[in-house]
Amino acid sequence: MTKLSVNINKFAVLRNSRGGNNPDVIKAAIDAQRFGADGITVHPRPDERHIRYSDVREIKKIVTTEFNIEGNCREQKFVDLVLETKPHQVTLVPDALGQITSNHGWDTIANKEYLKEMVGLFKNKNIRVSIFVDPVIGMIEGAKETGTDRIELYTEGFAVAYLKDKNKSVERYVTAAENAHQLGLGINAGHDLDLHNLKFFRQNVPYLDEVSIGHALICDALYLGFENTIQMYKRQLAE
Ligand SMILES: CC(=O)[C@@H](O)[C@H](O)COP(=O)(O)O
Ligand SMILES: NCC(=O)COP(=O)(O)O
Repeated sequence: MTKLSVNINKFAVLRNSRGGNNPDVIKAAIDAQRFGADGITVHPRPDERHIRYSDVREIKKIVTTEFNIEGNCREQKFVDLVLETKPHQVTLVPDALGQITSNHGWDTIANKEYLKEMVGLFKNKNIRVSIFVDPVIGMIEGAKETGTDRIELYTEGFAVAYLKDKNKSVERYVTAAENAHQLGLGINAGHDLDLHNLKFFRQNVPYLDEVSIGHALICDALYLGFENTIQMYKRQLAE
């Protein structure tokens, strides 16, 4: 069964807009798990415009499912935070400073030696490592050579293409997942997955261990309620 990790960054965006503690991101993490999430994802960024480094430390204390921290390991502050909090999984994402949201995967060939070093650092602390990649065979083969446990397929391209041609939108992801599985890598996916495209993605892309979903899920929760929304996303993964 593909796991649903709920990304709670957007709770922090709302909280930060007023400077108080409403909504409470710790409560959001506790509730997400109570409502059926299989994991909690956070993606701290250097400007702390949503999840703050201090939030991550607090969330670690209450996670009873699986904790996934995503971010750019070129930031020493991020590396230190992950080594300190020891989540179940770290997802390495090659964001540029000030980027609005993640928009590309790693070039695992150009950065192979660097990624090898990072993967080793986290794996030595028993933290599972996932590398964010585009659905490109060369990048997946490169990821394998870094020693990573998993890849996370960057799905924005799928989400955009899905609106025009469902069958074509998923082709590269199917090939990528088959390739990754053959190489012995676990497979995660995320970015712009939503209630419309998730079921199709899950039914077509094989060997999917986990999806992490934030933006669309939190938007849906405004209309449908957080508990109901998490259950709806879970059903898309089960059907
Ligand atoms: C790696 C990825 O696709 C997500 O972590 C996404 O970037 C969420 O980050 P934001 O909440 O800052 O958009
Ligand atoms: N890894 C993807 C993630 O955590 C959430 O991405 P999105 O659903 O906010 O686009």
